[in-house]
Amino acid sequence: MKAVHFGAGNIGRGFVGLLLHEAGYEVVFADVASELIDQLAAADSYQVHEVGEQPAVRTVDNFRALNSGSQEADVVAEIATADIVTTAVGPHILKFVAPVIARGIAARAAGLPPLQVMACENAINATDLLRAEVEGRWDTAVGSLAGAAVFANTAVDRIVPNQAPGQGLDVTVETFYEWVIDRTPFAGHAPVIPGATFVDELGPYIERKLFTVNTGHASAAYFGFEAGLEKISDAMADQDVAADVRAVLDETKELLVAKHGFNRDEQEAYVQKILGRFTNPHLPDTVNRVGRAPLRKLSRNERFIGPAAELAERGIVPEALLGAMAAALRFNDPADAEAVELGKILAESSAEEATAKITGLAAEHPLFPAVRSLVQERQTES
Ligand SMILES: NC(=O)C1=CN([C@@H]2O[C@H](COP(=O)(O)OP(=O)(O)OC[C@H]3O[C@@H](n4cnc5c(N)ncnc54)[C@H](O)[C@@H]3O)[C@@H](O)[C@H]2O)C=CC1
Ligand SMILES: O=P(O)(O)OC[C@H]1O[C@](O)(CO)[C@@H](O)[C@@H]1O
Repeated sequence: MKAVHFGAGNIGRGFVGLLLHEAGYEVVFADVASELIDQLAAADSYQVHEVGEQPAVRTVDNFRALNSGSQEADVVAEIATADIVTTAVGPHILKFVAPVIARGIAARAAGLPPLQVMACENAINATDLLRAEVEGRWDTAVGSLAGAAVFANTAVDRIVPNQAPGQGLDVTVETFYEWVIDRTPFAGHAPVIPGATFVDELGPYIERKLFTVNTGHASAAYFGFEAGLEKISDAMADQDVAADVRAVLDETKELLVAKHGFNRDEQEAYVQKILGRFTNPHLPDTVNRVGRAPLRKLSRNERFIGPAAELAERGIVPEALLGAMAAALRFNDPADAEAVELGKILAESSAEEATAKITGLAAEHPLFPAVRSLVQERQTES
């Protein structure tokens, strides 16, 4: 069995690649980072260090590595004979990997089972985004895409910080992980991946994960950054930051319980578990990494505006989420391209225009005036 995995970064090596390896797949990593690919191609194995309660070390071997920029034809040939293609490149990069995936699918011999494609990104229905990009490049003369590939949405959850320099290919990760995959597109032929959970209705799981883990984590990052703290575990040790994060998760809990019918006690236990993960002192994670890409995180269907908009539509003012968004607007990390772009938008646009650009909210939306006030407040500070 063979899997081609795009993105040999933190999640690629420390989570998806590991689980595919443990499921018995030979993994072919495809990435555009030449140095990383050269290192992987020259290595026989690397280790995943799980830190926290019950630490463990897992070894990944039986992999190969290709540069998807300079060795595109080789990647196409690998996809043509693979069972699975996965990605962990970032949602905004999916459009760049789609053409090579489309070519790989088109090159598959007739009679092969459909390629199983799963995007493992922090975004709602990322695989649908990838499929749309592949469809846009599909040559219908080759045949039906639906007959050649199956696309399944997934939710991936494991905190994998940036790795310390000098650690080589080894990855330090938290012990917890959850990979939830929509079973329905596989029509009874879902892959066997022992570490993954297959469900019939993925939507509520994705939202629960994004609006709890990612909303909470990003809130800790932005409140922590505002408080001048560097590590996420230090941010969570600060009583004010911890209380602000908790208040945010109380609001998303209300939404998730009301919208999806999650049991209130089970959701509370989920929140507690996640808050515990954020405080893991063994994980060298920073507010800068977790707060990265603030424009993506403040976009319409993402972890802040997504739940806040739905609460506002239900007549609830999401005070705590608005507080987190105010902190996000102050995330002015000069090393983060999106934070720099955010600063430019705030400096060069009216409050009305900046609110629309940053959040994608329509001016008539009930949340719009509250966010515009935050934007205005931020603009008067600068
Ligand atoms: N790190 C984490 O804790 C988690 C991350 N995620 C999601 O996983 C995805 C990847 O995140 P990380 O692994 O943290 O990022 P990362 O930056 O460590 O890895 C991304 C990799 O994609 C590669 N890449 C960029 N453009 C490419 C292209 N055109 N073709 C092939 N490879 C390309 C990069 O060179 C890099 O090695 C993101 O969607 C993120 O939201 C999800 C859950 C947890
Ligand atoms: O690219 P993003 O959305 O910041 O993804 C990384 C986030 O995902 C998480 O792993 C949560 O699943 C956090 O570690 C981190 O904040």
